Amino acid sequence: MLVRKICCIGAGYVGGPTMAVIAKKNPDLKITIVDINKVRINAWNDSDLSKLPIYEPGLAEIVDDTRNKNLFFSTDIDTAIDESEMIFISVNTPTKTYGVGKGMAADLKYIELCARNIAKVAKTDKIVVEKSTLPVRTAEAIKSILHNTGNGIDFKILSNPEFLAEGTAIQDLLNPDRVLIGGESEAAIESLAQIYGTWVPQNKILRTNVWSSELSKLTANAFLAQRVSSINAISELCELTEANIEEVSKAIGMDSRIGPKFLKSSVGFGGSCFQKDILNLVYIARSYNLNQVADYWEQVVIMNNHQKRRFSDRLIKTLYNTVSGKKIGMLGWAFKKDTNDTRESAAIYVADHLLNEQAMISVYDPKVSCSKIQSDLNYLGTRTEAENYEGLTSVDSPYKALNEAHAVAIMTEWDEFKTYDWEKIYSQMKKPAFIFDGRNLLDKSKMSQIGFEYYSIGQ
Ligand SMILES: NC(=O)c1ccc[n+]([C@@H]2O[C@H](COP(=O)([O-])OP(=O)(O)OC[C@H]3O[C@@H](n4cnc5c(N)ncnc54)[C@H](O)[C@@H]3O)[C@@H](O)[C@H]2O)c1
Ligand SMILES: O=c1ccn([C@@H]2O[C@H](COP(=O)(O)OP(=O)(O)O[C@H]3O[C@H](CO)[C@@H](O)[C@H](O)[C@H]3O)[C@@H](O)[C@H]2O)c(=O)[nH]1
Repeated sequence: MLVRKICCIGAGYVGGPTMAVIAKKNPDLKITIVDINKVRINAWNDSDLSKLPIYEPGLAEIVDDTRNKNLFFSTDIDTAIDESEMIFISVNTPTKTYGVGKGMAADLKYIELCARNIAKVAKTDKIVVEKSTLPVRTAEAIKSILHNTGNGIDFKILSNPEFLAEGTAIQDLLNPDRVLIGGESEAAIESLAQIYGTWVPQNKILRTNVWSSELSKLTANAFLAQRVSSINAISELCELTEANIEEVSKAIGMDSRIGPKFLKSSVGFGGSCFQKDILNLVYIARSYNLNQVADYWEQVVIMNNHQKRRFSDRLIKTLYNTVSGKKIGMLGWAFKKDTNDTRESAAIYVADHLLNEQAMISVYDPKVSCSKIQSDLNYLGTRTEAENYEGLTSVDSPYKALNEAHAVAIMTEWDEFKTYDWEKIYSQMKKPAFIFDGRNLLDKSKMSQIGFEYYSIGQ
């Protein structure tokens, strides 16, 4: 099928960057990204590129190159569906917060709404591409909705999960390890492969059946998160044995069967995907009565929760068992560097725990707004908005966050944190001045020389 016009439903962290790169590499395609969220679409259309809703290195330049040429952002969903031959569904699939599967299963209501909308509007044959991360066999449900509620036209369904990581999304999209396309229709698969083929070598475009494609996405995230939980589990042992987690990581990573990536011990993984996708995998396994399989993968999340908790426990214990009324300066709120995304960030849970102990927290993050920080805390529902506001302030300078603080907690590995004047910070902090480096970012011996009591992970 010849594809000239593409629509992507969902202008989020995946839909935006992915379509921007496809548009850049396929100037003859017209791509419209649509969303129900007007504020988000307006931000994507803002002439001031610093106001784009998503911060990703290199994204603004590509949007600037393509926007209103062959890349468009709109809230007119029906028109975009109607005129496109290929429709990507890239909406959110969060963990369910109600009903059966609450706290575990993926909430597919947004996916179903999209499928029903496509069925209602479409008057010509379409290729529908699952870009969102979905439980294995979701394509079956989408197919059923499209064919039972549509206007008798033909829909081909493909699974094309996205593997980009935030903070490096553009590089990941430009040089993917692989592109995965699952489907039944060879013609539909080739139509999509051709679009990626304008910049991705064909041998990196993997064709599979739909179910393998859907399940590979959940599996990839489970394996990646498992590595982080595995190294974090060893970090706790290091702290008690004088082994050093950085040295252990290096030593095991040099084994080519293990490999060096994703062995960085931390305060715990965050982000919108790892926990959600593993819980979903656990839920699916349980639904097939595979209880041992479910328990095995659930342990990855249990270990991650333990890692976040023990970071704040250690901080409290070291500060003479109380942080009540003490100022804790937090550097970083995003779940990793080079993104403004805070979903499931370890910082949120550490802050919440410290607030329970009546700490006074001051946060600085280079890319996360004060209102976002407050709303992340409010979302937990642990205390009233007024109480959160009283206990936690966010400021526009690291020096303000750390002035008169009893301790620094480094939550995100932003490069700029390494460049600060740490002697000045030391002189302005209460003594003894503690650093709890949740990312092993700073130079331990330099910090100790300045006078800090420096605690890192797994050392
Ligand atoms: N964030 C990542 O790095 C990443 C990477 C790979 C895969 N994924 C997966 O991709 C999917 C999207 O993730 P995201 O981070 O881009 O989410 P997001 O929340 O940033 O964006 C989703 C967008 O979809 C819109 N939307 C929801 N329902 C809609 C509807 N019916 N019609 C039109 N728009 C609708 C929302 O308003 C939102 O703007 C998820 O399944 C996620 O698991 C995410
Ligand atoms: O060695 C490591 C690597 C990562 N992390 C943490 O793990 C989380 C996730 O990091 P990362 O995977 O780099 O970012 P995401 O954007 O969440 O990307 C993951 O989730 C996406 C959504 O499904 C997938 O597309 C990507 O392939 C997958 O890497 C972050 O909090 C990191 O700080 C560590 O603590 N140590």
